[in-house]
Amino acid sequence: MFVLVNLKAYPCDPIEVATAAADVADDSGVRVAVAPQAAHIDAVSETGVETWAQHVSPNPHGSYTGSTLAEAAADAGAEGTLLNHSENRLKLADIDGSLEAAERADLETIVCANNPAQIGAAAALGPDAVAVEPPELIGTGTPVSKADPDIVTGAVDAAARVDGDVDVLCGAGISTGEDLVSASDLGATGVLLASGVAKADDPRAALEDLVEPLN
Ligand SMILES: O=C(CO)COP(=O)(O)O
Repeated sequence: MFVLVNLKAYPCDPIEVATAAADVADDSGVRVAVAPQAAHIDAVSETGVETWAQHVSPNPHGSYTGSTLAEAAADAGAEGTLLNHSENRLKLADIDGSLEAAERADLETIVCANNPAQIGAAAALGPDAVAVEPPELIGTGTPVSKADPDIVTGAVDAAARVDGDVDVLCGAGISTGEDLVSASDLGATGVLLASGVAKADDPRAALEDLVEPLN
């Protein structure tokens, strides 16, 4: 299972989370990555943890003030990027453009979507993976795998119908090892989570608990 921790714009210490995630990945053998704010990619990747961008722009080098260039994210140490998170929705043409930009910069890609129909559309654009995250469950602590398991199995089916090579992650309310096992049982190959780690009093303990059933 792939565990991707999205730090969003939470007021956590990205280096504390990244260091804990790197140690937990080393100790458990589970693939754990962290997606910090763009300005923290460099410092987070210095910890040795697999580092992802939260978004990259479709733009190439040029006069594009305020853009997050895929090449700049990669130069800073990012190995992949999320796209179209429900808190940063993109137009279809921009998802496509950002996927091209990510490919140019050799970044792995996950396109987020709300439901199985959108997952099918996202998979058709050719990302490495898609992630289904029902917005109404994000940040609630109620895991999608328990509250709406059909949305996960529906997403797995929708992606497989379009492209059997596209991995499917799920997210929203995931915080425990039990949630991770349920997600895997539903056919997801990874989870995307945020508040369960970024808002935890002890992010290291939260990460250890998460991967515990996989050891
Ligand atoms: O949006 C998410 C990850 O990208 C999920 O957020 P929570 O884990 O806080 O529900």
